[in-house]
Amino acid sequence: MEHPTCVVEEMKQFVIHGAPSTVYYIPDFISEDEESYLLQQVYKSPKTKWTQLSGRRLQNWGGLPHPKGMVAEKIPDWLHTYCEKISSLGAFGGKTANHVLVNEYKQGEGIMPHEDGPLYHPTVTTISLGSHTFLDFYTPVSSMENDAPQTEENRYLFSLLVKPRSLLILQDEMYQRLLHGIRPCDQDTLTDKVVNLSAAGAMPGEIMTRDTRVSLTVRHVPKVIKTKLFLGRK
Ligand SMILES: O=C(O)CCC(=O)C(=O)O
Ligand SMILES: [Fe+2]
Repeated sequence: MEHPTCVVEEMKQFVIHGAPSTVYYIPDFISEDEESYLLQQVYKSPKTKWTQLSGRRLQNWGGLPHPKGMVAEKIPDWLHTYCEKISSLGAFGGKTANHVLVNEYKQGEGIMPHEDGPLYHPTVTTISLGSHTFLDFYTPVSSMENDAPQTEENRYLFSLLVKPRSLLILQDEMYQRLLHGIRPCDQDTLTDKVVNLSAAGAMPGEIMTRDTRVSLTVRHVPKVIKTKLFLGRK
């Protein structure tokens, strides 16, 4: 394995400087062939792997994160390859990702602003398939002045354009402090609120129409247990 600091050095070129620390955006992290293959695998999974939520559906791989520890389940090879590839960039402080969430958003679907929380190592990495989206960032409610109405609009800070085949890595303040979400809309207009325009090879003013997007959210759950028996105990 490469020395971690070498990897960190190489990663510097992918840092987005217009955002709080730390955002890495790697365009074309995977090829079109890999993208098709991954989509094929996602849609080949048993119907029972899907959980339908309002505004998206998802597949959970690796186990269900739990405060007492995750009962680890084997991650299929087609996902494990990418867990290793991303982990080898040093994304999880030397640990290997052991959890993947597959989210599917049809055009016009999204996810409410949220934090990913303390059950994961504080780094979230995302491979996008099939379509771009805008990932929007918000200040947490508690950090706002009391006299300002705490609407979503007021708390909105900026967006990242995530293109298909890209890898996005969020850590530090981007993970620990800010909330992220995807607005349920059909189209996005590229403005100066999109802080990675040039890294994503996009032009301000451009309008982009969304299609179905599948994202692979690859994370590391530090607390893993061998058996479910302990989950019931106080
Ligand atoms: O689809 C995405 O890129 C975001 C997914 C997400 O935020 C999550 O699953 O926690
Ligand atoms: Fe999230």
